Amino acid sequence: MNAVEIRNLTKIIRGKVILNDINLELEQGKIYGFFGRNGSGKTMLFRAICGLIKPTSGEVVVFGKRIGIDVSFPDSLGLIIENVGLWGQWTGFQNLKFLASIKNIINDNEIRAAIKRVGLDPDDKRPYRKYSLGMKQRLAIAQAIMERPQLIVLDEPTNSLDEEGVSLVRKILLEEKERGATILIASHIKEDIDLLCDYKFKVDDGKVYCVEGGR
Ligand SMILES: Nc1ncnc2c1ncn2[C@@H]1O[C@H](COP(=O)(O)OP(=O)(O)OP(=O)(O)O)[C@@H](O)[C@H]1O
Repeated sequence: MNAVEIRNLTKIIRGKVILNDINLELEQGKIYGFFGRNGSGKTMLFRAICGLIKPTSGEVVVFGKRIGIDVSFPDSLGLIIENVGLWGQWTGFQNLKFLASIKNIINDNEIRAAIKRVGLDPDDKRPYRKYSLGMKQRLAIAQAIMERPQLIVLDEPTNSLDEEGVSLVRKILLEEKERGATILIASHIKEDIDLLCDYKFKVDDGKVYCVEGGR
């Protein structure tokens, strides 16, 4: 079974075509990179895959389930799209513990391990609002991977990270792929796409073109 199948996906907002008849089949256990200029539709495509917007026409199927019909959101999803909804007054651990309580499939030790894995301290008592941008990004990565989701969707995963953070996150994503996760990345950083991705897609004016693949 494919991880993601997109059939004739179109999104029109106030008369403007944002996603234009997209068809894609993404197999499991690969990393897919999406690049393209600002406003080309990468985030909107990811939103549609995650069930955060309703297509004007067409459908998105994730692990055999139609999004918005069989399920509202993909069952097993780790996600970073724009601002991750974390609470400024809580510590990193408290934030992730709250998010983990929604599904209740991982315990405190697993949450702590995810925080350590991104190079943060699970015992850090500072509230999230005092974190630097890079620390916030690391925590966002930790929340996206902590439940070992089958599908990981990341908009600009290495934003704000220092050099060590960039290498660490790349290493983590390759490990997640080894575990069997399917990973979608949108990035303006050519190296992220070149070093990580098995398949590369260019997004241009709401259309998606496969430019390289099959590594
Ligand atoms: N909430 C919205 N309402 C109307 N139009 C929107 C909305 N969000 C995005 N758009 C439009 O959809 C188009 C695609 O935007 P999208 O955010 O998907 O681009 P992107 O490729 O992710 O860009 P970037 O590289 O800047 O992140 C743009 O024309 C944008 O103006």
